[in-house]
Amino acid sequence: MAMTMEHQRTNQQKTMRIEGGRELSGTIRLSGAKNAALPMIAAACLGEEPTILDNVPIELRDVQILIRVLREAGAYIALEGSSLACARGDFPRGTVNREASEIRYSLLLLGLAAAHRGELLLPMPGGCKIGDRKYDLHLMGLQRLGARIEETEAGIRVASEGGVGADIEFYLPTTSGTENLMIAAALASGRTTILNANTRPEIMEMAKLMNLMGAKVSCSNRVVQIDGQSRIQGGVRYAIMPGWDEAVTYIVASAMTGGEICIADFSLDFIREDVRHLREIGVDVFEWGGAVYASGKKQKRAFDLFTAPYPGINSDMQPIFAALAFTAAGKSTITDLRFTDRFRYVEELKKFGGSIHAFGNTAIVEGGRPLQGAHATATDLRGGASCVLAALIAEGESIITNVSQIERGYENIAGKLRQLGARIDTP
Ligand SMILES: CC(=O)N[C@H]1[C@@H](OP(=O)(O)OP(=O)(O)OC[C@H]2O[C@@H](n3ccc(=O)[nH]c3=O)[C@H](O)[C@@H]2O)O[C@H](CO)[C@@H](O)[C@@H]1O
Ligand SMILES: C=C(OP(=O)(O)O)C(=O)O
Repeated sequence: MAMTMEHQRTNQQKTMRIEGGRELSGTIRLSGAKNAALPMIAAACLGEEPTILDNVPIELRDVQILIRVLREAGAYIALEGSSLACARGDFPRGTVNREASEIRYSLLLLGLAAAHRGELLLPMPGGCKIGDRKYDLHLMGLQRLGARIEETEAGIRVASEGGVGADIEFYLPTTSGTENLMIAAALASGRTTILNANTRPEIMEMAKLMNLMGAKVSCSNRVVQIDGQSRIQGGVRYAIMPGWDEAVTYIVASAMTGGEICIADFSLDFIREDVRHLREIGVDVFEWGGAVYASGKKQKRAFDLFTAPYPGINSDMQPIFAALAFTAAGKSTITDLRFTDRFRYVEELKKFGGSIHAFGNTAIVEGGRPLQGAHATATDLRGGASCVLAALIAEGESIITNVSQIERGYENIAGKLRQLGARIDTP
């Protein structure tokens, strides 16, 4: 316990110092996507034999926590470089580490325990503090598959003696809810159909992995169908997709400074809507020879943007676009239709002298004015990244605190920005 508190103190103290005003140009390589890695690590634990996941963003705090939590609950996970070997081991056994409360994706242990006909008490999940993060659809779906669920002060208890496939309709396309039920249904008897499921690229990738492992999953627009198997062999190898969220963030970072960037081994496939907006704003983005290029030399235009499930703009990118709006003369609006309170970072961005105000689920930015260096706190992962972006164009030095929030999702962000020419260190 003392160790944990010490650990938390150190994380909160971690800071980043940025000297703004440098043009960011050059080439970078992306890490594996956090939001693909987390569900795929859980899904790989459906298998009897170790499945090797390559390109895992292993330095990310959320990934490390999920690994520790799964291991402690009995899963077999071995690490070699940025590859992970994952199998069921004797999951679920023992208790679930309290660290599970620091991340949202510990929720997937519920589906995994139901799939493996076990019982598990999960401490309340966490994740970014961005408003209501409900999980009623997870619990409803697991119950429809035959699991018993009990919510207590200590957490969520799941127990299953074996699932039975069902037709399940979501009132909105939850990402983690879809993933949780795909995992739970993979070892249930019969067919499960999830209607109004989320079928974003991370989920299509997870379905591909599961099929290679011996599951039977089909995903198309908003419908996921799972034919339960009595056993999932595993024992395959699969690479985590590149972090498209990182790609958009670094394109925006470079564009804000008037730079030009090349993202190696990447395509526009997963970011078409982001690119449509970037082009309208005045950022040139194109794909050539297996890489993506972006130029931020032109003047930026103010814009209106709202978030939506894929193929819309992911809510994760709204704080990134909010920072970009500082470089566009005029009034831009950013509306988050996915989360109820994802504008805590706005108060931090104001510290740079930027004109940004949030009302309900909308932020309004008056761009085109210079920013000054400031002391700001990373309120959450993407909000923290937006402060880094503001600091990159601000005059003078900025200090960002609570950097561990940013490290939950951006692997080696300081190193990657330095490679593009930023003056940034983590004292
Ligand atoms: C690790 C990961 O991949 N996290 C992503 C995932 O989070 P996560 O899976 O948590 O997001 P969801 O899609 O579940 O949540 C979106 C909205 O649906 C609501 N909801 C969700 C579940 C439910 O049972 N009932 C309900 O009402 C939530 O309160 C929220 O307002 O998708 C989000 C939306 O694209 C992204 O911002 C997160 O980065
Ligand atoms: C909100 C995010 O993550 P999580 O769902 O893990 O909190 C994110 O990646 O921006």
